[in-house]
Amino acid sequence: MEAISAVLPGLAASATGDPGNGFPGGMFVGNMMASIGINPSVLMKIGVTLTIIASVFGFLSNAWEGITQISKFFSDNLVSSATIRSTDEAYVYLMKWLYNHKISTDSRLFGVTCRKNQMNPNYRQHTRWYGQDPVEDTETDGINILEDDLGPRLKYTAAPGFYHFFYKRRLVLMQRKLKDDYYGFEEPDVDLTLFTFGRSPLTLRTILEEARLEYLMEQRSSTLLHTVVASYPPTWALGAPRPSRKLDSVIMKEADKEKLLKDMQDYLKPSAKKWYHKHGLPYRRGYLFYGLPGAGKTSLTLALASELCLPIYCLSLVSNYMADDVLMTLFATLPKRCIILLEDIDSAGIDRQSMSGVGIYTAMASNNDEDDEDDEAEDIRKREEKKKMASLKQNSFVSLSGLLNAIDGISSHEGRILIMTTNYRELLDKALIRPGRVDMEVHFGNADIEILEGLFKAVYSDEEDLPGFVRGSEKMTQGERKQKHTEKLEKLAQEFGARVPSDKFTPAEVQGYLLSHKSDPEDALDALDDWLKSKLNEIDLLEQSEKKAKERLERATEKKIKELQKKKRDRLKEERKEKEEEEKEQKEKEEKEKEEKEKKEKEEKEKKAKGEGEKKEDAEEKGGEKKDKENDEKTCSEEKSKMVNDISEKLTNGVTDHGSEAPNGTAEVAS
Ligand SMILES: Nc1ncnc2c1ncn2[C@@H]1O[C@H](COP(=O)(O)OP(=O)(O)OP(=O)(O)O)[C@@H](O)[C@H]1O
Repeated sequence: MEAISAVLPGLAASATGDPGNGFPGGMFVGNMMASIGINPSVLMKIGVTLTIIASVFGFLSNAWEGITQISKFFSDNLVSSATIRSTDEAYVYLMKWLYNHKISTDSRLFGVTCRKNQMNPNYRQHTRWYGQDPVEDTETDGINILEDDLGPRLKYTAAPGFYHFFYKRRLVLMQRKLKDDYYGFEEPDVDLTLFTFGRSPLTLRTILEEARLEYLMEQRSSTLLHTVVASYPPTWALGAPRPSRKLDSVIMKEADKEKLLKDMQDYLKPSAKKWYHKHGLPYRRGYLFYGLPGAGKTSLTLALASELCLPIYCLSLVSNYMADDVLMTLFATLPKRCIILLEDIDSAGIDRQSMSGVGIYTAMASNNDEDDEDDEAEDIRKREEKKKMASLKQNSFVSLSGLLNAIDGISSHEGRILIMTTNYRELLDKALIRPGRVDMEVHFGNADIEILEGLFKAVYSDEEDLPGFVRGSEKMTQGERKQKHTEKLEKLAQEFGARVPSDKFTPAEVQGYLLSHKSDPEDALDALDDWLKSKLNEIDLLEQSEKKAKERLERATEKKIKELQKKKRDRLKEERKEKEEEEKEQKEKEEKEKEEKEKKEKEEKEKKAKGEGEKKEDAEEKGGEKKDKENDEKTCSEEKSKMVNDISEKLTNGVTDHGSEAPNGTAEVAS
């Protein structure tokens, strides 16, 4: 209080009830406060407390700044760190490493998931929302290793926060942080940062390299499958690794398989790239797998990817987010060596005519045939067939030119293997499958005898799955057992191949049947007749209904052809009639014109003739006059000369008339 009194003597004096000793006006303020019921000493205490608090805060904030500076100095100079973003594949390596080393599960902070299959992009998004990681938890064919009889078990993984663990006796700190610039309508990114003490990044590098190697080595026994996540923009996302599929497990003509594998191996040789470039060729290779559904196109792709240790990037053109620019970006972000799989390429409905990107089939289905006057029966048949297909197809926002650009445009990556699959090769545009885009085609059909036997042997190849198959095997060595197993299996496979009609069933159908007897090959042969009977019956019914549908289609097509032909005939008839009428009119017109001309000519002739006659008459008249005149003149001159003669005679003879004297008489004649 003394200290306060020293600072504010007036107020202090008033607080102590000594109004006379304060600062000027202090007593007045004290009295005022007292008059409105405020105790100045209480106010004083509050003021003092606030001052102390403010001083403490000021001190602390300075101290915090100091700590921040120290920690910055510390982290800049004494700590190494590595940050990995969840969009990077390295993030998956690290999370897998953490999971394998049980680091995240020991933590106090954990997230919970009962994820079964992270292949589903929506699921990935969902789990990431809660800070979960794409840690693989599937074993074979999507069977969850953490599943019990009731369903998937819970699994614990690290949630966002700070963790620590020891790696080779060194303390490593780990921070998992959701990115700040997350607006809620997109998938949140996670930054994962590792710290170690000391300036050397060696420990962190070792961890990351170990994680990468561990992951990739593990993946050697599986196939990495990337699919497109419908994020904005759509990007590639690594799905749950698929167990490797052995090439032997795909049953097809051995020669075809070997040829294909060799072609791919040659292409992937390091020297191949140079060769392509030396010859001015883009370093790309494309394959078309076409044929019946369930004949092994996808299986072969998976097996080839396992054999060649290549990741698969699987793309469907039929999705509402897929468009030309998206496709281009996805192709441009492919790694250097991979298989890009375009499945069911026909289902996108891409055709030359759909350059706009709208499905050709829909366009064709709505096409008005009234306008189409092409009476080529074959063309119509093809169109009808395509129209029938249209009902099965979906629209695609990808245009043919967009697809072609993505496949081999300038921005398209070199070094990749493109595999396109289709069930309807005949519906594909020729530009899409021309050499250079598709370098090799492989046909997949129904199972022939070779495939039937192969499928049988493949299903029952492992003698451990069939304990009682070789009789008396208990007394045999493993080698003997194996040999007996192979011999017996070979025989049964031949019998199976001989009994099942060739080219009637797809490999998938045959495999399906064999799997329903997977523990007993002999049983499979015993029940074969029944299966064949029901299956052939099914096929018969199907064929019949297909035949009927085909006949209906043919009848409709014939009808349409006839209608169009009749239409054309009628039109031709009409045209001919019109032409004839035109010709007739023309003829009449010409005749009329001719007549008129003739008439005119005649008239002219007549006129001319008439004119000439008149002229002649005139001339004649003129000639007569002239003659008359000449005659007159002649007569006159004759008379004149006669008179002259008479007069000269008279003069000569001296005979004169009384009444007329010679000069007068001469004068008269002359007049
Ligand atoms: N040639 C084959 N060898 C071994 N298994 C096969 C063969 N063909 C089909 N299968 C089996 O049949 C199933 C379907 O095969 P797959 O998916 O490879 O056929 P697909 O031709 O790609 O069919 P779709 O055209 O419908 O995609 C798989 O389980 C596969 O193991």
